[in-house]
Amino acid sequence: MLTVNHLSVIGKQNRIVKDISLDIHKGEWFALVGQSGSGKSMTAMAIGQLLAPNLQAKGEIWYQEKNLLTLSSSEMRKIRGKHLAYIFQDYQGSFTPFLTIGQHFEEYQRTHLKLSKKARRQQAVEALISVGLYEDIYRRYPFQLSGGQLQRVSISIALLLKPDILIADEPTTALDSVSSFKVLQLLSRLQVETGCAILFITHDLRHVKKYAKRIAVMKEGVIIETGDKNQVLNHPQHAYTDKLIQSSPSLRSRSPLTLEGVSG
Ligand SMILES: Nc1ncnc2c1ncn2[C@@H]1O[C@H](COP(=O)(O)OP(=O)(O)OP(=O)(O)O)[C@@H](O)[C@H]1O
Repeated sequence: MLTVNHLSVIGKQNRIVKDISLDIHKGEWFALVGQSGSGKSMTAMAIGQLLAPNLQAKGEIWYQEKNLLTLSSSEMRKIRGKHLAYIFQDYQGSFTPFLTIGQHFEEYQRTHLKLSKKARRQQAVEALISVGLYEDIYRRYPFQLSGGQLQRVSISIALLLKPDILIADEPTTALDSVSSFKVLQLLSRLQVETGCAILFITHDLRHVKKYAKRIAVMKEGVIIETGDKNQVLNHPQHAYTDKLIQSSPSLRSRSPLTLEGVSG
């Protein structure tokens, strides 16, 4: 589905992502994990040619026999949305405060589809309902929605054109645990319904354990370990992966505070 070959992201002073390679298979949930600053988001942004202008991507990113890194910005715009979509941790930043949710749908639909106004509205309302929201949301402004509702709207817009790949960059980090649970359940259901692959970027190994099929672990711009989720989580080959697992409350094999350690 998508093959990243020897990708590097280079800044003026340093190399942020260093010669990484990975494959995302059709319809799979692929998790990219690692500490803050390890280069996960830069990898995600490089795939869609969304890097800041001071950064440069080198290497190859193959999708449908095209190296995405060689496409012009107008060719890439056609790929984004229709084939490759994003949702971000900062869902608020994806919305323009003075546009209604309906107007956000309109903008997206006008860019990618040729539909009548009535058909656009109907498609948007169906998309809102498919993520558990209701028709009334169409007329509302972003500030009138909760964080969980807004993230659901971003998911419904991202999946509107049934992309092959959804890149979800820490989509639940800014949500409370109940909203976070609902958003992940929703993503999991929609993934099955639409058959899209998900590149899921997260710090949270509990989510990886529950949803991912394969996993890659990043450290300081390098992929240090990759493979089947159970293999990596149960038999980590790298000390750093083991450390990540031990620091995840529900995954570590032993509690840091054992009963033997408590006197009295
Ligand atoms: N425009 C930029 N110019 C130079 N360096 C940048 C730029 N954007 C990000 N970086 C640096 O690139 C490194 C990797 O950042 P990135 O956002 O990919 O990390 P991450 O693994 O996604 O972290 P987090 O989990 O905190 O989001 C960081 O050190 C960051 O400061």
